[in-house]
Amino acid sequence: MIAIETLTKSSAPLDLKQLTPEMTAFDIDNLDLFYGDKQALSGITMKIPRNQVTAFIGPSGCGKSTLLRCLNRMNDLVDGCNVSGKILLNNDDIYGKHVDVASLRRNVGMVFQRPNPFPKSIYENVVYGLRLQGINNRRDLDEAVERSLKGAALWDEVKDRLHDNAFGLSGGQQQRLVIARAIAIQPEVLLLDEPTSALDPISTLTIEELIHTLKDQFTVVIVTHNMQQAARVSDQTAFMYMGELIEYSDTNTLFTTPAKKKTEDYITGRYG
Ligand SMILES: Nc1ncnc2c1ncn2[C@@H]1O[C@H](COP(=O)(O)OP(=O)(O)OP(=O)(O)O)[C@@H](O)[C@H]1O
Repeated sequence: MIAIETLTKSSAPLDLKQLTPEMTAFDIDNLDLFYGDKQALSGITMKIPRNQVTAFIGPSGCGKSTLLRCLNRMNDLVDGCNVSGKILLNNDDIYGKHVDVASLRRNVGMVFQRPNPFPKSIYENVVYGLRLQGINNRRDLDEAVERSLKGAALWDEVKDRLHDNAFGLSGGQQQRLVIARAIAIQPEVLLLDEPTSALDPISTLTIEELIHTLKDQFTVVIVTHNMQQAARVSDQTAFMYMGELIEYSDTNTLFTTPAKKKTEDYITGRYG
């Protein structure tokens, strides 16, 4: 049996079946996804609340990353990938014909497993997305750099070396820089795909603490292999198995009194 330590959550658990549209970031309805003729997601229906941390857990290959990548249409880049069903963000179908995918991805930022800073200075990494939007005013950029690096809990460590190359940072610092780069353009949602799996335990803890603070401003969705991490950082947890959503509830309930046998077997380490 794995001992799961859950952090005291700052707010009472939400009733995920009764979320109002105002409380809902993503409303996913009967989502199926195929890679060629292989079905990777089946009938996923769930609501992801705004300004909360939602974790996707489950054994390798169960579809966690695939579901995450649907939320900003990263799967569009995969040949032969076919999606049906609906995903609404703020009540608007993100797979609708009118949607500008580039602006969707600006609004729904993504951080990957391995830190991927650009071969540029710390400063230029943070302002990269702003420059792409044509913002070049020095004062605006300076403000965005300070705000974003503070938001990513990195400012104090780098404020005296903003013009040094980002590759001189440690792995954990690089990952926080990538988070700063993502939040600089003020998205609404941050998708984190196993953001600490390449990091040491101390850097992992720093990022977990950071995730807690991020939800004040952003809706956070995280994929993690690590059940303890899901228990520590998330408000609600979705357990997936073979492309299906088996159970979805507030994190404390899922880890302490799961409703389904499959969930219980997984969280008690019987498979995975
Ligand atoms: N680009 C792709 N082309 C074809 N099949 C894919 C592709 N990406 C994922 N799959 C398949 O879809 C299924 C779900 O994969 P996915 O990466 O979403 O699972 P996961 O739960 O995130 O796994 P892991 O924890 O190992 O990262 C797997 O069977 C995988 O092999």
